[in-house]
Amino acid sequence: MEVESEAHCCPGSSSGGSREYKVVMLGAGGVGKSAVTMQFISHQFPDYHDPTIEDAYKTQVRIDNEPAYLDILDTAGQAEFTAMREQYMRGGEGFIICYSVTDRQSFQEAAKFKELIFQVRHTYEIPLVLVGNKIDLEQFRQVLSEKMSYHGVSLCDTPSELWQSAKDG
Ligand SMILES: Nc1nc2c(ncn2[C@@H]2O[C@H](COP(=O)(O)OP(=O)(O)OP(=O)(O)O)[C@@H](O)[C@H]2O)c(=O)[nH]1
Repeated sequence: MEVESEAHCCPGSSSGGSREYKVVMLGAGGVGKSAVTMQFISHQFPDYHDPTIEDAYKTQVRIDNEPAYLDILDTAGQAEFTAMREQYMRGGEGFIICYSVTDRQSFQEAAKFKELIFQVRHTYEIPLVLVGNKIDLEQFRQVLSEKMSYHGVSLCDTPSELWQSAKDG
């Protein structure tokens, strides 16, 4: 997995004294949003594709040495479920946009997601991480790492680094 992060974290709401951050997973169908989410939540990798409509997860983490909750919304990538996207974009405090390095179109769609978030939120100051998934399928790679450099932000390549990067903003 290859990750770029952008912008800075903003304060979340609170739940039982702990800060709560709403994170939304976005990306084209089948790029691995659920797999990335499940690896973080339960350290499991689902090797089947069960198209998501909407799944919500809540997990406790520490951010800046304080207990906090991440509310992770795993959204649908399939085109027939696009109606809810803008609503997710209005509600999210941070976004993880996934694409597959084996699918150039999913990378182009990731860029569109990013632009749409900026449009819907009327600001560029949104915590956002871009994840290039399926890097184990190197022989099928269509998106080169250098392609991502236009974002000018740091890269990391494991799920734990992704989530650490999401926490650090
Ligand atoms: N080889 C490989 N396969 C992966 C990886 N991540 C996900 N997959 C597979 O890709 C398929 C789709 O993964 P999902 O996590 O369901 O994709 P999604 O983006 O949530 O799909 P939608 O809900 O339809 O939008 C599954 O068969 C996964 O096992 C990865 O890093 N490497």
